[in-house]
Amino acid sequence: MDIKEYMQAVGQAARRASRATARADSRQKNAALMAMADAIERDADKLVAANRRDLEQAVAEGLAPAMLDRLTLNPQTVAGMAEGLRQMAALPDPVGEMDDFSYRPSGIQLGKMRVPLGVIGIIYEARPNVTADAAGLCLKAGNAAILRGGSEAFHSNQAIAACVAEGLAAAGLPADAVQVLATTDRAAVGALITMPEYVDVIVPRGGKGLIARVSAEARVPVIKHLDGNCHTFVDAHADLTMALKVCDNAKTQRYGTCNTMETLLVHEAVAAGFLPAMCAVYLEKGVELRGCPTTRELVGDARVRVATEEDWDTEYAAPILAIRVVDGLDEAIDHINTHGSHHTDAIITGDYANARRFLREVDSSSVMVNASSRFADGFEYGLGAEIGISTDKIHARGPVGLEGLTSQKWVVLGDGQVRG
Ligand SMILES: NC(=O)C1=CN([C@@H]2O[C@H](COP(=O)(O)OP(=O)(O)OC[C@H]3O[C@@H](n4cnc5c(N)ncnc54)[C@H](OP(=O)(O)O)[C@@H]3O)[C@@H](O)[C@H]2O)C=CC1
Ligand SMILES: N[C@@H](CCC(=O)OP(=O)(O)O)C(=O)O
Repeated sequence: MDIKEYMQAVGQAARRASRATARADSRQKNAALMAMADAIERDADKLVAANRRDLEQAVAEGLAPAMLDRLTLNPQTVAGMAEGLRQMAALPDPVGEMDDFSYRPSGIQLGKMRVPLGVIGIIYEARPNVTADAAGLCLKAGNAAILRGGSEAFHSNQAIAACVAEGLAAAGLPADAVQVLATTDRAAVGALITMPEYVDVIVPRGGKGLIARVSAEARVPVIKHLDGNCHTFVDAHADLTMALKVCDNAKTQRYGTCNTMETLLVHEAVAAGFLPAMCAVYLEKGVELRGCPTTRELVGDARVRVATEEDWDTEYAAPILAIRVVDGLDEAIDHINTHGSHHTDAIITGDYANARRFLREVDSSSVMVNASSRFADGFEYGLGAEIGISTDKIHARGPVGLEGLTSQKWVVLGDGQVRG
């Protein structure tokens, strides 16, 4: 396959289809979403079989358990994809919403209308449910989508793509409204991010390698969905029973997700009373611990390894946790803003002033008080689903749902007014 030619064709087709998706009314888009869900449910066995091919190869290639976890489809996760699409159909359609209308002294009436972005290119990890979520959200927001999932999920994604295409056809929408790339060649990513004539925005969901390439080469506006090096800071004024529960959840509820805690920071005033019990929980669950000298001394367990400078900058996406004792809120905030990835960070505290300072001064897309970083998620935030978690500051920040996939244009209503 000539990748350049192929991508030109994909881009042109997406641009054409985006006119139909922008025009489609809620009923037509919802009908497509419901038909996609029906096809996914009907083809559950096929999807699981395609996924098994991916899993067999991934196991042979030694993919880490947390990565296998997010690659895996089973009857429950397939049902979850279908349910997600049905929930999207039930969401209010943002396209065409008009608000902020007011009259100007000239007599014109001025307001804003919500409109699709156009063609959205999404590059994402080997997590097949993202294919259904991204297809559904882009369509509901009136966009055409070009999807490039992780190569380990290739067969799963092609099987899901067939269900998506069936749903589009059932509602009379063009098949090219959602195109899942039929190649794992990374040259296709290079082409996708350099076609401003066909693609309006790129969403790269992934780690540092992807982002280095996108930052160096993209000629299309980008909404970065980057790595999650997330922290929890247990303050001197924390309820330590609460801290134990929240920190356990933030690390161990799911190891491979971007909102999982990677570094635990503990105020020196409570470190002796908190860390031995907390570390016992982690060690019991098989989490490898890497601590600063104070942590190691307080815990007194040889299984706590020495943390290096590199650990503070690492997103493990695995059962590994770095732990550092800090001398107060300032040092905790400095650590997070220096080593974090501006994704999601939390403080556990009963001190109102410290909570407010943390919220204002930590430069991340979600900042939390007394809650697990695992909540940073479009569904948990009430957006219905998510394209991912934007670590960018412009256009959309944090979990991105339908609104983040649209923009607003000005609307002027007159009765023949002219400018004097
Ligand atoms: N903020 C968010 O919403 C999310 C962030 N993430 C982050 O993603 C990372 C984990 O996923 P992981 O699978 O390791 O991510 P990767 O960055 O390795 O892969 C993600 C996607 O990017 C592609 N890719 C990676 N490097 C390049 C390149 N140089 N050129 C072209 N394409 C490239 C991959 O393709 P290929 O298959 O060919 O490798 C894959 O499709 C973590 O850092 C996690 O936090 C994950 C999900 C959501
Ligand atoms: N927001 C989602 C996680 C998104 C995400 O992290 O994706 P991934 O890194 O592929 O597991 C959740 O909370 O489950």
